[in-house]
Amino acid sequence: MPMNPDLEKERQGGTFDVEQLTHILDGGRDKTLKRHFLEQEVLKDPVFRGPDTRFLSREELFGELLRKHVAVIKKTQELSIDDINEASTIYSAAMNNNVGPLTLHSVAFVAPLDLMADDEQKKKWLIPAKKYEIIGCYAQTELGHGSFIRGLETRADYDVNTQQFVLNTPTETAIKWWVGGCVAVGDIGPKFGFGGVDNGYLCLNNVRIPRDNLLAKTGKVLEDGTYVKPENPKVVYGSMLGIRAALPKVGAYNLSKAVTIAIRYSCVRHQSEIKPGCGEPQVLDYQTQQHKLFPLLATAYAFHTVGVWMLDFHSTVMNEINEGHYHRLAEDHVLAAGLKAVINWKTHEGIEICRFSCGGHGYSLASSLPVIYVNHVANSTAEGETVILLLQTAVYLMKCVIDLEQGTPLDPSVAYLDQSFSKSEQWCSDVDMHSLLKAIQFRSKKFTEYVSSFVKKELMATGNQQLAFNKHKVILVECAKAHTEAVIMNAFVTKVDEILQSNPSVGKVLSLLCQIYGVTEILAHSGDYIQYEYLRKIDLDNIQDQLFKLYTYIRPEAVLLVDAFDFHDEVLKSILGRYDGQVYENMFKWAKASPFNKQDQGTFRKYIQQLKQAKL
Ligand SMILES: CCCCCCCCCCCCCCC/C=C/C(=O)SCCNC(=O)CCNC(=O)[C@H](O)C(C)(C)COP(=O)(O)OP(=O)(O)OC[C@H]1O[C@@H](n2cnc3c(N)ncnc32)[C@H](O)[C@@H]1OP(=O)(O)O
Ligand SMILES: Cc1cc2nc3c(=O)[nH]c(=O)nc-3n(C[C@H](O)[C@H](O)[C@H](O)COP(=O)(O)OP(=O)(O)OC[C@H]3O[C@@H](n4cnc5c(N)ncnc54)[C@H](O)[C@@H]3O)c2cc1C
Repeated sequence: MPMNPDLEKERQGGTFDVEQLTHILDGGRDKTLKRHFLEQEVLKDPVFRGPDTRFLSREELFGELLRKHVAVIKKTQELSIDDINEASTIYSAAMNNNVGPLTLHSVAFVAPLDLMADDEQKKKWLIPAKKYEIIGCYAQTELGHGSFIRGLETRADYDVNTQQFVLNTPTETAIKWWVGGCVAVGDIGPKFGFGGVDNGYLCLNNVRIPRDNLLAKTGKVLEDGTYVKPENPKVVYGSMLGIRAALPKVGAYNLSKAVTIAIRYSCVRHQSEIKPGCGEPQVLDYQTQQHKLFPLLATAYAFHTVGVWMLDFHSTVMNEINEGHYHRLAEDHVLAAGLKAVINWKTHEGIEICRFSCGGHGYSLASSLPVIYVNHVANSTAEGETVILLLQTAVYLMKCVIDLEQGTPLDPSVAYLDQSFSKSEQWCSDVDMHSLLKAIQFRSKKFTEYVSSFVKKELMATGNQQLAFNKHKVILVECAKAHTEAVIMNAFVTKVDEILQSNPSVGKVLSLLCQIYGVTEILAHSGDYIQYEYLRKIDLDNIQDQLFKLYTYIRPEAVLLVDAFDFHDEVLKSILGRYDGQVYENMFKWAKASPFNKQDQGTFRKYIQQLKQAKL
């Protein structure tokens, strides 16, 4: 199909090599080539062809995705893939923006076995689980409790005579609920999204399991019922750490899809007039459209950068824990908590903005933006609700303030809290990314000190930490967000500095995005910078001018920057986001193919007849 002339023109501009940026995003040219190979292994294999999942009912969707997910597993085994990124490539190429039915087995059942099973148990369960010879799920949440784990009601009573645990969900609120990939007991019914996953309920009534079913690498129960505590009790929470550490990159992936669709479509879509008589401009030439999409484009790159960094950090910490070193578990937990919370929340807001920026066609499943949205938005609740996780980060920051007062060294990711920040020089309208980073770190430091002073005062008054925290939860959450933004901006600046050395032209365009991310973050909290007397009104006016100027620099690069995400059309599955920009013809073809247009609308005639017969 010929290339849409608008997109063809967009691709003649630009100042950097798109392919080199794709290689950087993938982690090197070889990884890009391997990703292309794996995608083709799926896209050319007829077993992965099937009905357009956007036209399917919940039951049909589940069946089709289960069929495909089994094919994904076979393909992954056939190609002897064990790298999680490569496995995810095969999975994403097949799932058409859905979450597959066996995802929880991979991300929530295998991980705890890896982390908490002893060698014997690994042989018995982990090896067959990795081969899908046993399929598992993660049944923690109950009808009455999800966030408050210490409030869970399920019982496991030890029967010393039979060396068994007797499992019971003694009350209705104890029924296990939301259990992804939970088979045989029951599905909790239709949901907002996640149609490909059978989130189930599980009632336990005197279910007996052998003593050695308790994963024993961390804690164990001896034959006489004595409980041997794990060296570090918090490691039992570790099974929730893996998914949280991965979800920032999942957020980046989903936001990258949404901005690819919105930016390509905004170049194809012509609407209204700027200069009368000069034809309808591309909607991406409107400053308001740029103001919607360019900060999100910058955010997608920022989130990808910090998502890769978080996964590396987490894997290092897990290796340390496997060797018995727990000193970085707390930092890993609060980084994963903060990044998972902030990134997934801003991602679902961003996907919605992308959908709105495509007008009516964004509301059609032909765009796939609604599919990406309803499947992504769960990530702000699942695996730790947003506020719950931000509070974890906030409590850690309050401890950092005490550590600072006591001269205890801080973890590297919060070292900036010990730095002194002088009020910024007068800013003009081309503030560099390092100055923007300093400002964002300054705000986080000041906010942490400010919140800590309130919590301390409350603690003095009540002597109760939970009460003190509960009275200031709103500003504690804001404090955790401010810190997390400092972590994101630091990762982005660090990566862009590195790329400026290795590939100056790519680095330059990414530094523009980094400035857009930083300026947008500062303008979103401009009042704090005035209140803390770090910036003046003139500074804020200047960076507002800078932002609009940055948009003009990014405009000619925008399509190339989303091309660099390198989504194959069959993976993106969006008519608005097609690489060739042939939207209208394919929208019409897709609509005509809808089963709704094929069904004999007998019902229509039947009921309208009634109206006529009723002689209204
Ligand atoms: C081939 C594969 C392809 C895959 C493709 C990828 C596609 C992916 C698509 C998306 C998939 C997403 C799937 C989602 C599935 C969802 C699953 C679930 O939802 S499972 C259930 C999740 N539930 C939760 O997260 C519950 C949240 N609540 C808690 O974690 C706890 O209740 C709490 C931490 C909020 C409170 O704990 P509590 O003990 O009550 O009190 P404290 O806050 O004092 O914590 C005690 C202590 O522990 C430390 N801590 C807490 N959590 C952790 C942790 N996780 N790791 C390490 N340490 C932890 C905390 O800091 C405290 O420390 P202290 O020093 O004492 O202060
Ligand atoms: C798509 C999806 C898949 C899931 N898959 C699984 C799975 O496979 N296995 C599993 O075990 N679970 C699963 N879950 C459940 C998930 O882990 C819980 O929904 C999540 O932990 C939130 O708990 P909750 O639903 O009890 O919400 P609640 O904790 O009841 O939250 C309700 C509100 O109360 C607020 N709140 C609660 N506690 C506090 C507090 N201390 N301070 C301030 N505010 C508070 C929250 O911020 C929120 O606004 C899944 C959920 C979803 C949506």
